[in-house]
Amino acid sequence: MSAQTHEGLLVPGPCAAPVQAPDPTPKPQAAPVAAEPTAVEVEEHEPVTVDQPSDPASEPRPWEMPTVRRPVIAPWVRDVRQLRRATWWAVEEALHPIAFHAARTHLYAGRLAAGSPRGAARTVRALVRWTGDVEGRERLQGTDRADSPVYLALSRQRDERVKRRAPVTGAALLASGVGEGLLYAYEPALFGLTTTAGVLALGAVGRRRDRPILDSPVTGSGYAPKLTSDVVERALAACGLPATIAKQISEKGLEWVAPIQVDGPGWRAEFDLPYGVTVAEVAEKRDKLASGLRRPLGAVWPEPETEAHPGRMVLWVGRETLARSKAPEWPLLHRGTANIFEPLPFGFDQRLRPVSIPLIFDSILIGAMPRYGKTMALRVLLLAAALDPFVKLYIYELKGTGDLSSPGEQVAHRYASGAGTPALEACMEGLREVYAELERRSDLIRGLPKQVCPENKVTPELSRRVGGLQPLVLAIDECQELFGHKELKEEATELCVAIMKRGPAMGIMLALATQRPTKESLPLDISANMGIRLCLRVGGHLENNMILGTGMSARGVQAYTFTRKDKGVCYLAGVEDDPIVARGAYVDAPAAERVAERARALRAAAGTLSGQATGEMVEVDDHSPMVLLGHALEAVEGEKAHLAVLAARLADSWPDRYTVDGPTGAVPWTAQQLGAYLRTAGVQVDDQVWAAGVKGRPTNAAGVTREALRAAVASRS
Ligand SMILES: Nc1ncnc2c1ncn2[C@@H]1O[C@H](COP(=O)(O)OP(=O)(O)OP(=O)(O)O)[C@@H](O)[C@H]1O
Repeated sequence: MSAQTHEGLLVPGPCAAPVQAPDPTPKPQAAPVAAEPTAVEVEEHEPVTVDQPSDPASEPRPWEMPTVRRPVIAPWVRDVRQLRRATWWAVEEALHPIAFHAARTHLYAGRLAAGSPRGAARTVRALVRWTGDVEGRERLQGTDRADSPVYLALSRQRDERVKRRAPVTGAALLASGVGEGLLYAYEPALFGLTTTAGVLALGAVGRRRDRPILDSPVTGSGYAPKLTSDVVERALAACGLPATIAKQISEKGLEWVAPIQVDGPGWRAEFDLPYGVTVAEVAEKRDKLASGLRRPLGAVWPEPETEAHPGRMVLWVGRETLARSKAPEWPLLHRGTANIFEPLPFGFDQRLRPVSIPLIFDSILIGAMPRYGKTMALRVLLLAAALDPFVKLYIYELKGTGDLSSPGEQVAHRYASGAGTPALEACMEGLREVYAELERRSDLIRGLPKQVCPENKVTPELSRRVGGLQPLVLAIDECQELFGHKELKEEATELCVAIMKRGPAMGIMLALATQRPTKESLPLDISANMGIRLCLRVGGHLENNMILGTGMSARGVQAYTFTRKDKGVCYLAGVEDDPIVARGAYVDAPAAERVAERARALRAAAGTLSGQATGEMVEVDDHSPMVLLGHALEAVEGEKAHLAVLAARLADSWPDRYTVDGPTGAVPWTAQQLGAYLRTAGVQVDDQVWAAGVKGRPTNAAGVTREALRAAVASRS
């Protein structure tokens, strides 16, 4: 059998026994000998059909097949808020044009009256043309008289028409004249009415094409024409897909999965793209698609229906852009509490469906150009977290405008706002404190019995039952100030990376917001490890991918396509399978203050107010690493010391500074914790140092030498 490929057949591959092609040249015939058994048997390969006949027994039964049932009642109908909006929209849509035109009837009447002389002239001209059969005359003039039979026939036909039409016109004019005269004499009201109607009718006849009588009840840009399959197909064919695909779409159309329907404040179209085309390819060309649909960019949202296949697209086209749509109220604005173990209400999507962010066990990075809503987005999240009375908040706002003072001042365990060194130092102190908390929690969780903590992570029950395991959110606004700081950046990066990586399982979450998402201002280690990413308007694809993740702009997730009006509008990645578009709820400063007061009352009732919120003053050292080094030099007693021994001595001498809360009271820092602090302060920590152990006997363990401490001080000063 030859090795060439047959369609629909499987042929032997390279591993199959080689088969010799028959040699066309005749061989000399040898004398017949007895056939000897050959050592190699050539295996015959029957072709195997690729499409096997179907075996009904092995086919899944209809009830075993996964089917996606479309909801009996559309989801937006079940959502009371959306239903209310949709109903209101339909009523407005019907009543607005009626009211609009009713209010302008006098204007329209004036326009018609003004156009009536032109209309009268046009009517007279049309009547004269018809009665005198001007068309027939023109045809007659275009005929060669030499062609006399045709000429004669046309001439006769015209004469007959004129003879027939002249009495009709005369009678009609006479009748209307007499009629009007009689009405004038006997029914003046009816005469007025018919004369007005006549004038208006003449005005309609005399209207100019460039000046419509009726005004448009909607302005051009805001008018959203109904979305139809023709419009969608035309736009897709023109959006820059390969020519063959575009041709296929315009000739054969799309495969529609469901009829186009009103969905919230817009239309929803669901269809399959041609074979091999993915939604990402179309999303990448969203601007061209919007041009094809003749809609603003902010109103056109193609999304994949991931549960079906990558080519199934849900195209949602809004009546207006997301930035212009009327924002629903933040659900926690006036009442309610939150639970950090559930998604926190954040805002709404293009279809005005609520969007929540599951912050627990994750960290969030917020990035944007200045003045596009980073702080607002962070504030909404922090307010939601504050409404869970068990969440401990560390809030640092490094811009210095006090935008996070609510909830910072009312409920945060630690809060600082400022653009200078004190706020930065406070932030560093907070990071160190949370890092220490990390160490303490890991010891605490490790020490808990398996029945209490089977998964070795904080659960809602544990966080409420075991003291010191309450969820903790550390938020830093304008974090570029920290990561761009010459002296602090290394330590800050190290602490943040550790918190991001190890914190979530222990209920510690990090929220960072930056207006400068560059390599210098946002270390790669941090941007790469963020679970949730929220990107408002940015300048270009580099910043876009820095915040949302590599390759996002190529997938059509392009926050740089947001316009100047898109304040608070963002791409949100890490919340659902695919990035979604959302607009954060807008909670202004007075409203934020009221929510924060509510959160404070909740905490007071639950007995969870702590730290600065209770009036505790936090001492911030200007040069904390230097303070640590000085203390360590005092405590080292000799030339070298184990970290565990040093930690115990530091805790003895400065208990407020070098202890953390444990289940049985304050405990010293662990050796690992102290090691991490000393390393970030520039001290060389050795794994094996021969010195007296905790019990006094000399052993080998991790420690530092006096010389290493002195060297670190020297390099810092
Ligand atoms: N969700 C939103 N809805 C409507 N408007 C918003 C929203 N978020 C922000 N804005 C508008 O954008 C302005 C800037 O917001 P914000 O202060 O949060 O921006 P920022 O990115 O933090 O600015 P900066 O870079 O200066 O810190 C707000 O004053 C508000 O007018």
